[in-house]
Amino acid sequence: MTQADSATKPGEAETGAGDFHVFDTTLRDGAQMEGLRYSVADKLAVAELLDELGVDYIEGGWPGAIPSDTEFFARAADELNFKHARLVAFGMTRRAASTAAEDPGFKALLDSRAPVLCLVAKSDMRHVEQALKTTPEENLAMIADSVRTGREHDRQVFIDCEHFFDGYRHDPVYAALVVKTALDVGAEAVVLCDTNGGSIPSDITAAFTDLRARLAADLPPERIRLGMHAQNDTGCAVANTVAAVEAGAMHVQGTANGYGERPGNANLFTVIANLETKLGRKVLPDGGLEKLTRVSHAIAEIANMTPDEHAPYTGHAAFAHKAGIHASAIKADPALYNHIEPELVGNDMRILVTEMAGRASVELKGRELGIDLAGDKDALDRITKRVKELESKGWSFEAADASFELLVRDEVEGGLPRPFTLDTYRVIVDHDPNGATVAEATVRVDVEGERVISTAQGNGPVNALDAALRSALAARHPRLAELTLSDFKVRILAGSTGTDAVTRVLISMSDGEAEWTTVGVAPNLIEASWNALADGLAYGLNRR
Ligand SMILES: CC(=O)SCCNC(=O)CCNC(=O)[C@H](O)C(C)(C)COP(=O)(O)OP(=O)(O)OC[C@H]1O[C@@H](n2cnc3c(N)ncnc32)[C@H](O)[C@@H]1OP(=O)(O)O
Ligand SMILES: CC(=O)C(=O)O
Repeated sequence: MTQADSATKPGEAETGAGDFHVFDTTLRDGAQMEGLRYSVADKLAVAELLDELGVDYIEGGWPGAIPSDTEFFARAADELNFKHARLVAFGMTRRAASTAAEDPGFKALLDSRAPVLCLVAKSDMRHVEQALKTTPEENLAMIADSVRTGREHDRQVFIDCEHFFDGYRHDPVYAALVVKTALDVGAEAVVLCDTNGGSIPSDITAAFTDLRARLAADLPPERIRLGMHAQNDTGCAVANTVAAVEAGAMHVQGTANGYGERPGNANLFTVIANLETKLGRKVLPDGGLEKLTRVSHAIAEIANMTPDEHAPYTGHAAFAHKAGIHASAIKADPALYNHIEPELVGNDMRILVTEMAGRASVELKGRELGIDLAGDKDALDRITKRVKELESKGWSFEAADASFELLVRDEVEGGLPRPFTLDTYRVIVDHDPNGATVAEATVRVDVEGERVISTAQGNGPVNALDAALRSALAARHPRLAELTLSDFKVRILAGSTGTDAVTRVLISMSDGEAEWTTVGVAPNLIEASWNALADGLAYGLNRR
């Protein structure tokens, strides 16, 4: 069954919240972000994730204007089989002094086979005169003709009123007339766009309230169907969208992770979470909200963007607590320092142990790692003191859970079994006359009472050390083959050029099931790397 075949009749879209629409424009307005480029396959994958999340509408792009969007709609019609969402083709109202039926751009929208159209229209008189270079009456005719023609072709039609709020300030009578014209001819909803993103929430509330009062003179309440599309130029896009809903909007537009032109669009995931958890509006189908974090990160991967660690609700740090005082209250009740239960949006609470930690932070972190430290005041004191001392020398445990666990086990259990102990290592880096650089490392380690010497080469000193150590341990510890080095970060902590600066190395490893990070600190890069590497391998070999 294709998208066009599966289309319910205009106005019959089954939404998560009855007559409330969650409209995603990640693949259209979100794709206008600088530095972001989706392939058609990427777009298909993002659309499937958004459908799984449970948004009502997915705007896929502008067929006829952007060749890859034309291809996306052709493939979407054949390949996508949404469970919930409806696919939307974006375009503009017909050109001035023409008809929608004859307009090639409009024809391309119909040819896309998308069951829903979203048409951008001018609602600011200055844009009508200066950008469209037409008359106010012709602009209204362009809107009415375009909506009617879409509906005659059995399409649901939304109108995006570009620059609505600026236009409303300039000429509220005309801006309101644009909205009324579109609603009169059967637009599913008219979306008020803060295109330049210059508004703040009180502007939105005032405009919605005033517009609704104006429209109420001519239209019954159920026909005043308004939506909100906010750009984030004031950093208020989410707040503006929430304000619009509180002022009567029944349709919200936004993008995954707030991607979009300039500073971006309203982050649809933040909007959804706010509507569901703060306003008590269920806007996604059952089970949707808890998919929010996973879908947010999956789309970031496809978009090749680093996920925003600090994004509200979905960021890795959204429920991470560093201050000791916070942890001590969380120990009594997590709700004391969390605005919602993180699990509601598929996220987790984390306790960070750093120099800001107190005993409660250490106890809670221990609990996260499966080590019960409750009631062991001496151990909690010792661990907290050691963490503070080490952090003051440049260690950082907040991103190195495995090093923290090794430290805790060292304090309370005498340490994890060490699969090897280092006797000596030597690293030589050779730069030959052809410009090639080869590193060679030799390690001498004690493995279960036996002294083993091994030499290996690598593309750098740490790579060579890793290879030499693995070769020394391979016979006794075959599981080493499953452990891969997934990340290596170096930070010089004191002095920007001095060779005596302290070096911090973070090494992440994985065994295919889990990933862990260890930290090493030393005046020397190789020594710091060795410390992190040796701890990482020891931790991995002890992991069950
Ligand atoms: C606020 C937003 O983000 S809206 C989305 C914006 N997205 C894009 O623009 C991306 C895709 N755009 C494109 O590929 C091209 O701009 C096209 C294919 C749409 C148009 O390309 P061109 O025909 O070369 O026109 P150009 O881009 O120079 O100018 C836009 C034209 O559309 C007209 N236009 C702008 N908005 C509207 C509208 N709502 N209804 C009708 N015509 C409009 C302009 O007056 C201008 O007309 P002109 O060609 O007579 O000067
Ligand atoms: C339509 C749109 O993207 C805007 O006005 O910002």
